[in-house]
Amino acid sequence: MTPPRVLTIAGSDSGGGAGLQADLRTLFACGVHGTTAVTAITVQNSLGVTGFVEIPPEVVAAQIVAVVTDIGVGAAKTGMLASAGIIEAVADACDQVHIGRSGAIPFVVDPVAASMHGDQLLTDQALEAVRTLLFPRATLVTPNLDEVRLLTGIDVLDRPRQRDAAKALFDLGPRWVLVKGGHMWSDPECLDLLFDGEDFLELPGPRYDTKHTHGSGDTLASSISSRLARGEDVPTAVRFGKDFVVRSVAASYPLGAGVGPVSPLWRLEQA
Ligand SMILES: Nc1ncnc2c1ncn2[C@@H]1O[C@H](COP(=O)(O)OP(=O)(O)O)[C@@H](O)[C@H]1O
Ligand SMILES: Cc1ncc(COP(=O)(O)O)c(N)n1
Repeated sequence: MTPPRVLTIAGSDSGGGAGLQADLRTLFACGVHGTTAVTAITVQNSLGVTGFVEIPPEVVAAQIVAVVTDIGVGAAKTGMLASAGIIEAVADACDQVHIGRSGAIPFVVDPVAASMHGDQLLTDQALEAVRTLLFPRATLVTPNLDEVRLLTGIDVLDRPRQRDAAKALFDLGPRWVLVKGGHMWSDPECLDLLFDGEDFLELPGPRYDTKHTHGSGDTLASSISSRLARGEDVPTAVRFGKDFVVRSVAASYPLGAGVGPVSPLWRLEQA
């Protein structure tokens, strides 16, 4: 039987820890078929990103239309989008194939702006395109606290500010906001906060004492997307994703001389 399909619109991480490699590993472990629209090829290892080339915007758009019109899609997610030109092309292609709020297909926007080493993965000019073109189309946005600061100017250091940030992000137009708490270093629970414009859902978890968390954001957004593709509602899918990423962090491993990846494959090892 054909499994549900999830499209990831993301960059390649040559080190295999984050980006579309992390997405595909997660989607595989979650039992869905992953398709890709590659946006950029990064030169990356466990020590950081030393460069990238962008895929031409029209080729990114063509990949989206080609896979969705033939293979179909139950949910789509974004990762690294690199430039305003690529974001514009993604927005147009998503409208064309009914991905996002105006269509029927759930759309998870992970507004990746930098790698965990601080290397820029999105131009400054592209932030405005994320705000105006992507957020209003998103079913769910999943920024980390650095991305929250870039997008809203709010510096989240505690839980009350995390709520303020969720409200400011909601005002940019997504249906749901998930403010991730991995970078709230004072919080021993890594609290992720889900907001629908009215109610907050707090998702606490353990904070593991490891530096090997490369790809955690991609793993979270992909595991959530795998459940949205099965028709689950957003809170149910987000609860699944939080549990999934926590277990993936617990299974992370050292790689190279720097930061190692989380491992979504814990799920297969348990099967
Ligand atoms: N050390 C950790 N232990 C457990 N969960 C973590 C840890 N670091 C991050 N997480 C979880 O991984 C997910 C991604 O976290 P975060 O670091 O905030 O985003 P990003 O990976 O995009 O920078 C969130 O659900 C967060 O709570
Ligand atoms: C191609 C690509 N996409 C996304 C990330 C972010 O992942 P992380 O925050 O773990 O560095 C990355 N480093 N590379």
